[in-house]
Amino acid sequence: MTLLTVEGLSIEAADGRELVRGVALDVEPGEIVGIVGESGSGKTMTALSLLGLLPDGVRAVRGSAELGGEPFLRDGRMLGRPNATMIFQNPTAALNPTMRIGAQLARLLAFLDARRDGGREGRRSRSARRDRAEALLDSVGIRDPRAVMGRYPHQLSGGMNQRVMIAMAVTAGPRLLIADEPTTGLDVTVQAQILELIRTTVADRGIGVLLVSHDMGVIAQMCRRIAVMYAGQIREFAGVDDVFHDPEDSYTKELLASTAQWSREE
Ligand SMILES: Nc1ncnc2c1ncn2[C@@H]1O[C@H](COP(=O)(O)OP(=O)(O)OP(=O)(O)O)[C@@H](O)[C@H]1O
Repeated sequence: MTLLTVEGLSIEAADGRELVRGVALDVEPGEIVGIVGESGSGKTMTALSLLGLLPDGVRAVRGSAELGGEPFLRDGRMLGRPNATMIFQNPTAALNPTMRIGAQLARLLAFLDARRDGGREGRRSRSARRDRAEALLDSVGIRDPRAVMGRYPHQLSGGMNQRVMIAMAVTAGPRLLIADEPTTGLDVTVQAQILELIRTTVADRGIGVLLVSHDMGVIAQMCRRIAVMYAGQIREFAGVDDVFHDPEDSYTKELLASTAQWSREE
């Protein structure tokens, strides 16, 4: 069964400017679907709207969406919070700078415990949570979890912080992960490691992913299908091979030509 279905999504700014128009896409369980397009084409607004996280003044005005067969957006209005989560570019900024990594993980685990236990706190001990936090960091390839738990985000590399973010994102058991430029700004080797971590994490758990990127190389490597956005609209939504080798849309052709030019210049 299809995991995520989005239909006719339109988003407007406070001044009535249409930022996204008629977006439709779908994601299968365990599938990574890419959204590409130049800066300002509406990739991030599309992603944020699915989590009900649009900035002030920006709102979805039309469209429906469901996750795992459960509708969570109808006529542009959120009906509830989908079981989905997001990771961003610049993970160091996404973490709390004033708390050690271990404390941030413990707080999240305590919150998830309390939610599962219907608000009753203190059922599980702190040391058990610390063990779970360590196991979580271990599961995202952090070799010395105990040392990392004692550090603040600014004491860790961007790649390490993104591993922490991925651990935090998946621990609640989301069905959908939205990854918005998750490796932009990381050096090439670390980028490859983080992409591999996303790939294995979602495959192991059967999570669907929407991967937002302006980097065609990343998209080609990670996705089976991609949506090409331009000026708020999806111009083409097809298999990666079709889009790369036999694009139908004039904008996609331009995007590919400019990408080929950049790679030749590098
Ligand atoms: N808070 C806001 N209020 C009004 N318009 C906004 C706001 N944030 C972004 N926009 C506009 O929404 C449009 C889509 O932006 P969006 O961030 O989704 O593009 P993007 O494709 O993700 O670009 P980038 O790759 O640069 O992140 C742009 O025209 C942008 O100027």
